[in-house]
Amino acid sequence: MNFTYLSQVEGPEDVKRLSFSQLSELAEEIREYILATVSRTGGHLASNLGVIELTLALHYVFESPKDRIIWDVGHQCYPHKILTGRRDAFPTLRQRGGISGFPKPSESEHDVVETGHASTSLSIGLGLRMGMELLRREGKVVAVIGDGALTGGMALEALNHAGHLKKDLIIVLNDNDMSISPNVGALSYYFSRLSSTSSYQHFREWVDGIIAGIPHYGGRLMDMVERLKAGVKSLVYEQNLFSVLGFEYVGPIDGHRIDRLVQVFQDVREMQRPVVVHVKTRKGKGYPYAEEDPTTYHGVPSFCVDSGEVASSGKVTFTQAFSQALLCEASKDERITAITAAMETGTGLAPFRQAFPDRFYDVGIAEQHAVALAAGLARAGLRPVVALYSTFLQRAIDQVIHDVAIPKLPVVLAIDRAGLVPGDGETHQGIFDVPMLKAVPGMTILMPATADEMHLMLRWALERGGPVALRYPKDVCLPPLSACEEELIPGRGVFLRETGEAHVLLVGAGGHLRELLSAAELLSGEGIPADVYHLRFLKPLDFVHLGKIFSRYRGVYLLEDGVASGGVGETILAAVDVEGVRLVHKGVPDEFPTHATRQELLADYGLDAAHIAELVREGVGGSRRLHSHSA
Ligand SMILES: Cc1ncc(C[n+]2csc(CCOP(=O)(O)OP(=O)(O)O)c2C)c(N)n1
Ligand SMILES: CC(=O)[C@@H](O)[C@H](O)COP(=O)(O)O
Ligand SMILES: [Mg+2]
Repeated sequence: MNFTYLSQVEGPEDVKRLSFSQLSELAEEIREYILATVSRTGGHLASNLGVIELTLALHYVFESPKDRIIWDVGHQCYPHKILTGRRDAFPTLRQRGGISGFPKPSESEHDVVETGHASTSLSIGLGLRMGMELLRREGKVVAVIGDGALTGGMALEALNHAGHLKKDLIIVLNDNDMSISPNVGALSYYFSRLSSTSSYQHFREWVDGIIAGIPHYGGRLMDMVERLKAGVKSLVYEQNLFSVLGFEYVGPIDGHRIDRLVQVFQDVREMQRPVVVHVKTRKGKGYPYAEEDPTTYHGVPSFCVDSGEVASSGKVTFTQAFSQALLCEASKDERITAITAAMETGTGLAPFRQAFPDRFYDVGIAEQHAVALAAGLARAGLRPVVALYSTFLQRAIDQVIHDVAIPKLPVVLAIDRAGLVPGDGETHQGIFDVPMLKAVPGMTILMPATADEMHLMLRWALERGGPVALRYPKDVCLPPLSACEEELIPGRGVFLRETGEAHVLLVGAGGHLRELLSAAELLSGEGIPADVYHLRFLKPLDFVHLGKIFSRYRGVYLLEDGVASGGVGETILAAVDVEGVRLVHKGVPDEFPTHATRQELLADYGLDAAHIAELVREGVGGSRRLHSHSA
């Protein structure tokens, strides 16, 4: 691709040399570059297309890295990466060994913090500001936060604190009326009202002009006039949520007008107090398919730029299986309600919303509230299902313990993206929920392997009456397996492969069993018959039953695509000791898995079929009880 201006931009200082019309052309070149790249690699398209002019204006006015620009969530950092030395590396976006789709200080001094979860920028920005002041460091702090991320409790806690402290913090509210789906809630409604008074800024400038035009008088008369001016200002301006909280408010500004943005940022740069700059942008800007349907193009796999057609394997994913099963159960039991924290499409709840709009709640980016809300609904006699990604459930562990588990409420946690997660990297791995949930008294944890088993387990969970977690990866379901249709017996699993002659048993659960089955196939072809056992339950576990099963083998391999430390293998190792049987445990070691495909990550940690088979081959002669993560 030939880019006139983009080819000249090696770093943010080059942006400052361009005229406004050149910057507009540069914006279009960046748009084309992002579109071409993301259509191939997959990634967060729509948000990035929407912030190109905003990013250019920020780098034009501020001096990164001395000025610290923090991107909330960080999924909209592509233009920033392209402008800060990663233009040529951009085609490696989200690929193993390539650049991350999120800010990463290890990649560039222009990336202030590692992010991926929403609503953290204001707290971190405020802390940074306070630290810089105490250490007398120069520079401004700018936090760019979307209207979706601003619905998160943490962001509101930080606004409360920052407004009170009156620190020199610049908040850029990037308001596009969208979270992943249309933004929801009273705040979202409030932002639309603020935006619809688009004359606010002009009116304000007009009033400023009139007030500035009042001549200065000396002595007491001056005091009176100044007080009058202040009174007029407060009447005109301060009827605004942000100003009530202690912020100067500027906006709404057209987020695609670079000249206007630059002018405003130059003004607020001189302020020494907390300020909110409200910028209106269009998600998906410049790519008609994404403008029309920003939800589909929020986080998108590879797609055809011309037709907009998105790649799909055509196979049933765990998310789809959950979605269909929930729909079916909900049609029979009107107590079933569904809650999402701004992940309606990702968690497969869109069909539920369409079918049962009165029983569906999108609470915004508010996982803690989602779980506590479910506790309230359950207390009222309903059967709430909270569908969350494993990584975002981390936010709500206290609510799971305090509000759901202690009172033993019938809340179902549908935990999607559990296990190793492709593409997004460290911040989005679903590898910590097992240790966290396993430790909670009364919690049941299930892992389906097939679509039918998903349905069976969901029905069982809804009937059970206590807290149940159903966890599954971002993957396609295993094909139908008759063992997975057997009745569920708490603590017990099923054999997916039982040869009657094997000395080796591979033990795992859920979607990861595909690797175990393939490994068994490989080994059998080499004359090492291996059986495969699907735990189904990660909690409770019937240790006596497991002991009896294990005693029939010489080597038992406990395999999981979550953290080994605190994983289910560790629990089994601690409770089951069978004379003469070699027990090996392998999971994700003590590190944060980076961005790569799920298959690459499984291979990295020795959890794919080839490595599992290799582990078994090496097995003879090792120590009897092995923790792979400590080995
Ligand atoms: C704690 C948490 N929950 C959910 C998400 C998933 N998520 C990523 S981006 C996003 C929407 C953010 O909306 P907004 O801040 O307005 O940014 P936009 O995509 O509109 O640019 C959501 C819900 C997340 N990253 N973190
Ligand atoms: C930025 C973010 O947190 C989400 O957009 C996340 O990347 C979605 O992941 P999926 O693409 O797996 O739904
Ligand atoms: Mg938004």
